[in-house]
Amino acid sequence: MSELLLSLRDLACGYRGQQIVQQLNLHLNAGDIGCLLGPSGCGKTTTLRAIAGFEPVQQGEIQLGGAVISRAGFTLAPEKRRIGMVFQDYALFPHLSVADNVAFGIRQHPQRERITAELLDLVKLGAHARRYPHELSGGQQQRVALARALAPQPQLLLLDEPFSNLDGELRRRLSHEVRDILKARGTSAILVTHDQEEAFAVSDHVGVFKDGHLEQWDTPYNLYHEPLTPFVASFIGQGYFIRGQLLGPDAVQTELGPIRGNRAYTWPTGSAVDVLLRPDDIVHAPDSTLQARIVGKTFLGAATLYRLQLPTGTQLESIFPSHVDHPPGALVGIRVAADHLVVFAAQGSVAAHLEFGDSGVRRTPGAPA
Ligand SMILES: Nc1ncnc2c1ncn2[C@@H]1O[C@H](COP(=O)(O)OP(=O)(O)OP(=O)(O)O)[C@@H](O)[C@H]1O
Repeated sequence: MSELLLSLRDLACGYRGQQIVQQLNLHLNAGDIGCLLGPSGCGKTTTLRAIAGFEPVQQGEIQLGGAVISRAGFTLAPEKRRIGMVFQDYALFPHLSVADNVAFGIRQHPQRERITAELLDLVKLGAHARRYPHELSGGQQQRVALARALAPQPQLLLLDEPFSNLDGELRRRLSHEVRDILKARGTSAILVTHDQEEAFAVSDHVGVFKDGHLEQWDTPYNLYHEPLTPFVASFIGQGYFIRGQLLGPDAVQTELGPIRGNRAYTWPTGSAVDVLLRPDDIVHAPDSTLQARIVGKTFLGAATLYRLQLPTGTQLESIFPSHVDHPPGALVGIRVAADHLVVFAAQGSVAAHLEFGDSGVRRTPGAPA
């Protein structure tokens, strides 16, 4: 059982009395990588700056390793927190060599040369120790920044959009590499990004933010398969909502027939609901009587994403293996293969008996936590 490293309790923070982030609660265990994910302006960087100690908190508190480092009226100075930072723009010292950049935070350390050499090897820049930042590529500069941040052995590393200045393939490769490096050293980290693919590739837990509120803090698997709010359901992954009617706690009648899942809902039978269907929930079934027309098609390589239209006009997406090739306009047989039933109260029909804050969702015992 890992121990708790970082906790944010009922946190509110912002600028000059204006609250940007409110009622934020999250916990990170030692050795874990967490991620703050959300659209632009939702408060991710503000939260990261509060954890780093660059911004005071307005309410609640932040604890690191069991000690309070921020609460209203008290902010432990950033340099007194054992927290390292990696920024989007690398922020290397241009007049220092790669090795001197990495050694910057451990100048007084008797072993600084050995530690610097080890870290440069770790980030695969051993051969570039004497170069200067402007002689390196963007990806190499970000590796130097990572080595520099790791040198003082921080308890926690904060990474603010660390890959967003890099493109495509390099971005993907470096994000995997950074995860491997952090895991190999057992370094705990919080990453800020607005890129879901990056969040999932790097993190153990991801927090989805909307307008300064954390909507869900969970594993990538649960965010995808068991989103707790319609916003998380639509922000994470692809999918369509179709209208349905509750047949019982764990079954919904829809135009695709009854759909059953592994969660129980507390709304009364007959309630109008919206059912989330992901592309992997709809599978190709040539003999099915359930037919849909292909209205869009995107070849993805190993698979093809089809946009389908039901006779009522409802649209869905479905992933078929790419050797199952159908032209746009064709009718195809489909079957629902969703074992995670994700349902939200249909707009305007929220059951009146629900307490405020109750999403109406109960996890079935035995379902992934
Ligand atoms: N120094 C500041 N003073 C006043 N308001 C600020 C300041 N910095 C950010 N804000 C505001 O706080 C809100 C949240 O900003 P924040 O940078 O935390 O968002 P973000 O989720 O990190 O977005 P992005 O992905 O675009 O960086 C925004 O409305 C922004 O305009």
